[in-house]
Amino acid sequence: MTVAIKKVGVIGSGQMGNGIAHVAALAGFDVVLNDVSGDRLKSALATINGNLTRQVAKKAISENERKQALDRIASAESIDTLADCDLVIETAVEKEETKRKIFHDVCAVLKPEAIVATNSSSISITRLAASTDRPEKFIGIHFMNPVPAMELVELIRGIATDDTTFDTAKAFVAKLGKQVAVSEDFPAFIVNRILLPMINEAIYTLYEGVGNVEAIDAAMKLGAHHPMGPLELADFIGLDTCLSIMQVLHEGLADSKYRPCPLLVKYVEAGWLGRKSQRGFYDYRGDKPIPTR
Ligand SMILES: CC(=O)CC(=O)SCCNC(=O)CCNC(=O)[C@H](O)C(C)(C)COP(=O)(O)OP(=O)(O)OC[C@H]1O[C@@H](n2cnc3c(N)ncnc32)[C@H](O)[C@@H]1OP(=O)(O)O
Ligand SMILES: NC(=O)C1=CN([C@@H]2O[C@H](COP(=O)(O)OP(=O)(O)OC[C@H]3O[C@@H](n4cnc5c(N)ncnc54)[C@H](OP(=O)(O)O)[C@@H]3O)[C@@H](O)[C@H]2O)C=CC1
Repeated sequence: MTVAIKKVGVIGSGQMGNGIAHVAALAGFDVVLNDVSGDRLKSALATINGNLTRQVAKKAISENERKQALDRIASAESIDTLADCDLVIETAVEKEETKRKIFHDVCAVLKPEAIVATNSSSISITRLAASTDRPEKFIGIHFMNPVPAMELVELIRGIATDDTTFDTAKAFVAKLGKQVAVSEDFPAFIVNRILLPMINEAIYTLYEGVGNVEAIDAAMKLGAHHPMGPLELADFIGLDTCLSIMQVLHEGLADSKYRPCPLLVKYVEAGWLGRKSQRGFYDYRGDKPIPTR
């Protein structure tokens, strides 16, 4: 059994939030995009418009579809604006305390039957669900970056997630035109359990001087046909997010093979978070990215 979803709230308007709002609006859902920062909301709407315009140029959608999708997205700095949403997807920073606070605030205004989801990359769905007033209506809906281009969404049930919530989330993902992979609720789920140790190993390879940034990325692009090199991809994901995921793996599985590379820690401590801060394993402030090591 599924419940009808008409209005979707998206909390956090960073790179994932704007992508989720984009694909949900294009699929015909009314969307409320929420963020603590008004400037972030403005730049998210500009990014969505830019990505929709590129889709028009590529003839993937019509000009009318672009306009209708944009009209379906309302932006709001207050969480109260999400009160009449049928589904809320939290996609703020990968910090458990921030997410818990958001769930506390949003559940206080939502109708009791609304479904609450997280786009967390790694954190236990069962533990996040237990911090809400509705663990049975809580689920992990984990999109991949960039959301408009990636086909996959992972669905992760917490221990209490009921069948209606799971079936409704599955139907929602299908309406977005994406494929589902179901993952058990283990640290970092499937994609990041495999991908992030590979990225962390690439950073160790750099740290130990086996190769420089350019050599490591070229090796994996040309030698293993990856669309992006692992360091380029780390910058794209965000080095803060990469570190948080490695910490969840390290703590959650208690195995030293998941130890975050000290160089990753150093970059995050420097505020070099990758593309979003203009500097990471590459410096993006000039015309073209320049390796920083
Ligand atoms: C951390 C987590 O929790 C989970 C994760 O997401 S892990 C990260 C997973 N993502 C990846 O591994 C991405 C790896 N990279 C790629 O697949 C490719 O480099 C890429 C899809 C990003 C770009 O591909 P490309 O061939 O170089 O570029 P391009 O041809 O311009 O774009 C391909 C498509 O992506 C879209 N796209 C590219 N960048 C985009 C962006 N930043 N935002 C939205 N759409 C984007 C383009 O519009 C294009 O769409 P169409 O196919 O509909 O025309
Ligand atoms: N990056 C990736 O490749 C992927 C990330 N994810 C997950 O998605 C989530 C978001 O990641 P991403 O979009 O990359 O991160 P970003 O840093 O790009 O965006 C996070 C956004 O959330 C905002 N925010 C912070 N606190 C709150 C709050 N209390 N209420 C509302 N908004 C808030 C931030 O605002 P401000 O900057 O002002 O603090 C920022 O705009 C994380 O859980 C991440 O693990 C999932 C799949 C892929």
